[in-house]
Amino acid sequence: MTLKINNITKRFGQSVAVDQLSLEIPSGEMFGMLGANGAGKTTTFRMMLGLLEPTEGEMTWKGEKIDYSRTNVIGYLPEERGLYPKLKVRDQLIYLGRLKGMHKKDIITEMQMWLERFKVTDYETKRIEELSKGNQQKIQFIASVIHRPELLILDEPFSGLDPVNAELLKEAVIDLKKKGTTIVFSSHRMDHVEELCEHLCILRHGTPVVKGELREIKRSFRNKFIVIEGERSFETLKNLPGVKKFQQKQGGVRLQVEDEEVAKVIFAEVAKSGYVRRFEVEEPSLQDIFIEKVGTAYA
Ligand SMILES: Nc1ncnc2c1ncn2[C@@H]1O[C@H](COP(=O)(O)OP(=O)(O)OP(=O)(O)O)[C@@H](O)[C@H]1O
Repeated sequence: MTLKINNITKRFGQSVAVDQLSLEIPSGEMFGMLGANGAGKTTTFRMMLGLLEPTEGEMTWKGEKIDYSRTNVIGYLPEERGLYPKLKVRDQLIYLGRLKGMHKKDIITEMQMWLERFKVTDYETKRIEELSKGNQQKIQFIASVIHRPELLILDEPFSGLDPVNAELLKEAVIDLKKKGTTIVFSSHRMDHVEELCEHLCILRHGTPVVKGELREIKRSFRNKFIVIEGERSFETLKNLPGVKKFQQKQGGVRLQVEDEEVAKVIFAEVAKSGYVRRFEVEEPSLQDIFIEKVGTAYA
């Protein structure tokens, strides 16, 4: 285990932003940090970076307490983008790379590799303010990885990117992981988290309500979602005991039930009234799990 978060609490005055959080993030893993707005993700990241001091508890990276002097091994893409609008892309990246202790020659080599990869080589001599929001985002990402950090923290990396660029960034992140980088990222896009992470944590009011391996988490929610399709109304199922949610969908309904026993009763009930095109107990999506645990619908 490389990143260890040990019973961390962060208070701002009377309010608790992070509440006794413990996590272990294995080396070379991609870890998803989820939670509603204000759940404590950014505060946790800032403590990981040594930018904020926990009120209680500590975090260690490879067995050593994290402090700001160790940030050369850490890369950070902040949620509030922090580039200097008037600086040219090249000067900006050289400046930030120098702060990480790199030689100018190496910065330029890395920068050109990344600009090419993101299909923005023309922007090297443009000022940041001349770039679209999505392209600024790519430059900010390059700034966070230019020094080849061991631990990469990405706060909402996909926000503001169109689908093609989100895909480019996703591939870049997967490649970095393959090369051994430990990556922690937050996202409100459940599909991205589902695609990229083996482990994750869902925070609610600074406390994890779900944490662990994605596969295991999904397993523990199994047998709870049923899709039924057919040319008739399924309204009567709505009031059966154990049905927690009833949603109309294209060609049928999707139900959330308490457990597999309820699923069996529903199956018998549906079969009584004749033919259906589809009856399936579905694996829950991360979106389903998030909504159940956090109680807020997400886009
Ligand atoms: N510097 C600060 N001073 C006071 N309160 C703060 C400070 N930073 C964060 N908070 C509070 O801590 C809580 C957690 O905020 P945080 O930014 O960590 O949430 P988040 O999960 O990153 O949310 P979002 O998804 O909206 O980015 C919020 O209630 C916020 O108002």
